[in-house]
Amino acid sequence: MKRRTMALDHPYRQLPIPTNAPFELKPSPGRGWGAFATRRIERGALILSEEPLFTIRKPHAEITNEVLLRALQKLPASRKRMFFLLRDNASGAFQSLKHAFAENSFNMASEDHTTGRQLDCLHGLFLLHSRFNHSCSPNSKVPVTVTGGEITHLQSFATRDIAPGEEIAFSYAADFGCRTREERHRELRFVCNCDACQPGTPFQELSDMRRRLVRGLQYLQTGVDLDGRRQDAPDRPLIADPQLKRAAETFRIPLSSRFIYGLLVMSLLEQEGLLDDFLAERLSRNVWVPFAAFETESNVQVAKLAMAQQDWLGRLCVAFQLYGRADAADQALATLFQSLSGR
Ligand SMILES: C[S@@+](CC[C@H](N)C(=O)[O-])C[C@H]1O[C@@H](n2cnc3c(N)ncnc32)[C@H](O)[C@@H]1O
Repeated sequence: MKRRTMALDHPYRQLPIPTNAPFELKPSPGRGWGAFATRRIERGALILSEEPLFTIRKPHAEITNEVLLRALQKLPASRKRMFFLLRDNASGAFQSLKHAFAENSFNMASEDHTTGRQLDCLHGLFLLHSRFNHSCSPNSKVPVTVTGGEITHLQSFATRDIAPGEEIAFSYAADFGCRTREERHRELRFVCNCDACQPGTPFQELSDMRRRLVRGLQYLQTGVDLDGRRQDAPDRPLIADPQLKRAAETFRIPLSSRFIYGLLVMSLLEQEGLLDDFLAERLSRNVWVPFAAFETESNVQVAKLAMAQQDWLGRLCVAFQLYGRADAADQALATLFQSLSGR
């Protein structure tokens, strides 16, 4: 009874949820409060479009308590009051303004279209999007990458159909599809209790294996690890075969292998439940580019047959015939990649 009263009086009840929003805020066992669907939300549907309470145009390291205090002082009283409704995982007050901002802000920086480099440092405090919990098997996404222009709103979308009553959660990091449970928890600094994180379950073990494989495959495709560097961890190498690793780093991976690696990544992410429409659009380039580059006629025919299949696993199964086959475009492509990378 006491718990129920506490929930009814909770400051989060005063947060300004749009009237037509498909979610409500309420306690989420083991995760403070969270957002829960109040009706069925279809894959691809917009969940929330939100303006920041305020923004700070500085690198993260320079956002101090003083900087935040000055920003808050400029806010009208009603908006300032909103900020002080925030609680550390729905319970006590935050230790500092800095901590409150870190837990409730999103990077809003836009990117250069060609280099992918961030154009500026812009962080926004979002009262509602920050109430959504994290999941390593999410059902929604906040695609923050905007090329050119400035981001004025943060938007979240359903990445699969969400049932009424289901918690809506997105992944707090973009590269978790390539990270094992242990690596994810180290980065999150809390122990996530989603399906992919339940220790000792067959799904969790398989999930770790799939995500490690995806990371290795992306190394073979790009010649670098997630941090943009070559990996040198002899105790736990991503690519155990030194010759293969060297081939990746010098862009000598044959076209047929590139095509298969691209398809394998799509299939693994699909089986992991992570292949949402945003990710599929981005990663399918790693399939379509090798597909378009084949020059040897017999390879072109198999690749066409593969891509005519219904799903990624079907395409992969057909494409496997190409494994180990050379293509007339191999040498020219290696030279092109080498010159583009400067390696
Ligand atoms: C941005 S807040 C999310 C909303 C928060 N639960 C609240 O009540 O305000 C992030 C914090 O929520 C908790 N959290 C989020 N996702 C979680 C998860 N999957 N498992 C456990 N705790 C989680 C962690 O304490 C994390 O630091």
